[in-house]
Amino acid sequence: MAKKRSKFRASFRKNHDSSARGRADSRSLEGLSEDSAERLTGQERLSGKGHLSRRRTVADAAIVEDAAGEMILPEVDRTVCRQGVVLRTQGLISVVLDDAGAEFACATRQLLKQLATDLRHVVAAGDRVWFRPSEVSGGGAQEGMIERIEPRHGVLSRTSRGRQQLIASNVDQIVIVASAAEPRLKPNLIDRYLITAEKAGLRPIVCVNKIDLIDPTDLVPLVGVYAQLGYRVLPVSAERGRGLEQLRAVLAGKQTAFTGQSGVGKSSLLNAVDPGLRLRVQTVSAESEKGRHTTTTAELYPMRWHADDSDASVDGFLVDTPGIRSFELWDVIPQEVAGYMPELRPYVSACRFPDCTHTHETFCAVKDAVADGWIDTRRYESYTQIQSGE
Ligand SMILES: Nc1nc2c(ncn2[C@@H]2O[C@H](COP(=O)(O)OP(=O)(O)OP(=O)(O)O)[C@@H](O)[C@H]2O)c(=O)[nH]1
Ligand SMILES: [Zn+2]
Repeated sequence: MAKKRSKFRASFRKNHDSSARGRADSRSLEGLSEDSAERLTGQERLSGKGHLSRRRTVADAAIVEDAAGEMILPEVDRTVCRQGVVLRTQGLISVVLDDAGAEFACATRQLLKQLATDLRHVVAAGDRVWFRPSEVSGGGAQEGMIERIEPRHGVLSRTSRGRQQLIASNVDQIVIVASAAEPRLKPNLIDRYLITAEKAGLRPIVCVNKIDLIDPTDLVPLVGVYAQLGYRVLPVSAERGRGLEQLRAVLAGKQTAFTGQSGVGKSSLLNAVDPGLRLRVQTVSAESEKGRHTTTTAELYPMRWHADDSDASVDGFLVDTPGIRSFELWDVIPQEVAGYMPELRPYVSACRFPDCTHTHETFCAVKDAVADGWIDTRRYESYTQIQSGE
């Protein structure tokens, strides 16, 4: 019996691995879901799984193999090394915040670099790492050496000139900020951000700001449609401080990216959540004006709203970069749009033509579902605009 069970487990694992590989390939290293993104990390190569195992030989001498010949993560001396999170990378240096709230400027162990030569950034903002602090001589900045990167989830990446660029890792969710007025509410734009978040495998939360400018009951139909699709919608006002407790609850203990059109109040909202962020948020956008558009790596900002005297009490992290702020339809191609709209997805395979665009074709299951009221008409209109590239 025991033997049978282990056989089943082995075959389950095999199937699971190959389906994950299929997905990773078809996504061609663009906005990645959690499990496919993880396949790209140095740890995956170390574990020798999948098609990336060809790198096995690179650092054989330094890697331990278990009895089955599988690579395992490099062990670190936990009595000396400390755990931390990478706030930002600057050239070869990564700034790491340790669990006690101190920052260290860290280099990266050569072995980890060798394992990731085809990624532009070996270490990314958001990485959980183990690092070895160096002896500090006389009051200078604290330094260290990154010895191990923990397996990643929620990898945010995009394709640039045919290469995958790692932007941030361990992103748990994305807050899509819209404004109820000034600028006017644009549900179509919210849909575009939702599709991008779906493709990236990130949990989206829709945050409608500036509700002080409207009658909140006007939002009920919109909130209803999104809620039915399983999306969380938070009506807030940065200016009046409304809805902030709910927003803080969503951000607590998570790494969150904020996105949304210019002027909807992202900075105002973040400053309302954590007034201590003010300066840092402004620094990012000031730098972005100077044409940093080729620099896509993100920065992680510790957020603290239960502020006490201790620097270590981080309530959540903001993941920010000019690129994420305007992440509308990153790497999404028209043929993929329907697959990232949860209410369209179930009908797609029932259309007569396998390449149906669900716009002008006859025998289209999606259009039938719209006609029968199973799909919201406004969301379908969003779909047609987005897939036609409008
Ligand atoms: N009435 C009202 N105005 C708000 C609210 N939140 C922000 N604003 C105003 O909206 C304008 C834009 O706010 P920002 O925080 O700069 O918007 P942003 O999304 O960060 O804009 P970018 O930095 O360009 O991306 C400012 O004039 C704010 O004062 C709100 O809740 N109610
Ligand atoms: Zn169709």
